[in-house]
Amino acid sequence: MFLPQRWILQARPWTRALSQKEGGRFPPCEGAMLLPGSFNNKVALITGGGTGLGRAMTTTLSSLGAHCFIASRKLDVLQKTAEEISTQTGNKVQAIQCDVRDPRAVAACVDQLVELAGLPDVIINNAAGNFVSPSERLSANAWKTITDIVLNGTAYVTLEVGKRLIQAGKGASFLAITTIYAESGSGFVVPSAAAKSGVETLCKSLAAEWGRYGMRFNVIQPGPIRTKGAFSRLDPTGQFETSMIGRIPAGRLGTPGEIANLAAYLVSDYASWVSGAVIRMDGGEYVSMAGEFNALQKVSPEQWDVMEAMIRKTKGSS
Ligand SMILES: CCC/C=C/C=C/C(=O)SCCNC(=O)CCNC(=O)[C@H](O)C(C)(C)COP(=O)(O)OP(=O)(O)OC[C@H]1O[C@@H](n2cnc3c(N)ncnc32)[C@H](O)[C@@H]1OP(=O)(O)O
Ligand SMILES: NC(=O)C1=CN([C@@H]2O[C@H](COP(=O)(O)OP(=O)(O)OC[C@H]3O[C@@H](n4cnc5c(N)ncnc54)[C@H](OP(=O)(O)O)[C@@H]3O)[C@@H](O)[C@H]2O)C=CC1
Repeated sequence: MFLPQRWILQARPWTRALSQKEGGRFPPCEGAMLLPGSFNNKVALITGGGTGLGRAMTTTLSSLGAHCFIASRKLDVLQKTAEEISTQTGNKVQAIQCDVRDPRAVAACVDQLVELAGLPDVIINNAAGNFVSPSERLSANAWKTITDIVLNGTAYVTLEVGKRLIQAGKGASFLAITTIYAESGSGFVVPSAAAKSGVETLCKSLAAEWGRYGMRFNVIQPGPIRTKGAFSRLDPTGQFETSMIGRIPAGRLGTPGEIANLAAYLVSDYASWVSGAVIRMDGGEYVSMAGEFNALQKVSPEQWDVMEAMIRKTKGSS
């Protein structure tokens, strides 16, 4: 006897994912976690720091005393963010226009940063480009655009800053933001998945090679977090969000402030023994998608009674 298919497939009230408004099962706690002044006298460069997660990480580092530089293509957006964060935290935040796909622009950006504040102590490779698309619809330029921003951009920034740090005999902490599908791969975001995997390999490799120069490299893999930049390109109709929340055991999306606290820890001196680490922060989404039997959480207690009786009745295997 087989269980009716609808038993397994229908979502039940007891498995309903709590909305973000309801706080999920684990409400977010977003205030800066480290001690005040943890980044006093530290200089931080955050690519893509004008919006979304980059903005949140900049706000946290700045509130902890860092002198932050945010770099991306849109100078007006960067300047507005820099001013707002600086007003909020009382610390300097400066904007530098830079398209990370262009190694000369990256060199000019680092020149400007060094001129204004010296070599950075913290470098966060956060800038990214992405959109969902069936791979058969991608042009060569679409592939190049995403991989240039994500993988080459990260490499240009890392090499430009890293070489200068080596020459100056100064250490630093690097952090890259990838995502959970850098590990699993994912259809419909293939250029991003391939490039993010490359970023992780770059970081792990340099953690091994450049540790001797006092440089640390770590990676955060966030799960879904509602930002305009990401969700407008990954969930344009808004229909995907509910199913995303449904498979996150914590019952909600992540928040930028949560990523910012982990980022601040990883680039801080408290994490000086952490290097080459890739840390997933996704409310449990990755493991919930991976386990073949996880869908059984939709089975009700009454249905379990029936299933258990059936299983117990089975004797032997032939
Ligand atoms: C949910 C959990 C996991 C989540 C992971 C999230 C990962 C993220 O990375 S979210 C970050 C999202 N943020 C951004 O993407 C911000 C920056 N993005 C952009 O600026 C643009 O979206 C773009 C990446 C396209 C870059 O803009 P740019 O002006 O430089 O490029 P375009 O000239 O517009 O396009 C370049 C080629 O790509 C083709 N293309 C653009 N959009 C699409 C699309 N939706 N589908 C297919 N192809 C697309 C475009 O046609 C160009 O190719 P070609 O026509 O051959 O010249
Ligand atoms: N939100 C989410 O659910 C998740 C996000 N992530 C990762 O988090 C990071 C931040 O994403 P999020 O904040 O959501 O999205 P945003 O779109 O807000 O952030 C992307 C940033 O990258 C900058 N950028 C894009 N292209 C370039 C370029 N060529 N040169 C320099 N800067 C560029 C953009 O600024 P500008 O347009 O001014 O250039 C923007 O500030 C990304 O690495 C993303 O992959 C990972 C997992 C989940």
